[in-house]
Amino acid sequence: MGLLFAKFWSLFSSEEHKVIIVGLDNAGKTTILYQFLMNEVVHTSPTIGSNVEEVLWKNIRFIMWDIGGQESLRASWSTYYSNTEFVILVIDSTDRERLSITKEELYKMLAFEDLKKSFLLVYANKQDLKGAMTAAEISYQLNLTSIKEQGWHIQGCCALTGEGLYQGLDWIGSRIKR
Ligand SMILES: Nc1nc2c(ncn2[C@@H]2O[C@H](COP(=O)(O)OP(=O)(O)OP(=O)(O)O)[C@@H](O)[C@H]2O)c(=O)[nH]1
Ligand SMILES: [Mg+2]
Repeated sequence: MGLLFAKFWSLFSSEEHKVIIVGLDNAGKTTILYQFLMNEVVHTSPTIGSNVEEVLWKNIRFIMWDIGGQESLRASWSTYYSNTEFVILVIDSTDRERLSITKEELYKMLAFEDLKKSFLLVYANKQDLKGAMTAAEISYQLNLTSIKEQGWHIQGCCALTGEGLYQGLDWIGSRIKR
């Protein structure tokens, strides 16, 4: 009965949690968003602007913004920051060459006042591919332990199979005060 009520309540509850999904182009952001929405791999093309979807997970209502990661679009990421509770940073774990660019973008982003109280979830995506860096390696390269203001977590995943994605969402769920 309690569970049923919670489910019922969540349908009408207005509490929404804003999530932004950022990362370089080709990281897998749009693939992840639609895995969350439909449990399916959709055919994607590079995102121009953003996609926004409402995702319900364990009675938590998320508004997820998937933002295009191409270089020319990165300057506009900051227009999405206000009221963001969770930042999901998606990384193509095979893209060693551009990890330093991701790192630059990450620290630029974390310096924004609007994100000082946000939580950061890093997805080390494309773990299915040969030569993928591990989550530990990416964590080290990004120097995540130096992040003191925001709570953070890193999770290896594969957006094509969904492996690891829900562990990441579980971490996000655990940060929500209820
Ligand atoms: N092998 C593999 N391919 C993936 C994975 N996740 C995404 N891809 C592929 O990577 C490509 C880019 O995925 P998108 O989701 O469009 O990337 P994006 O981060 O939204 O890119 P932009 O919109 O340009 O910022 C697509 O061909 C996906 O099928 C994964 O875990 N493993
Ligand atoms: Mg996209």
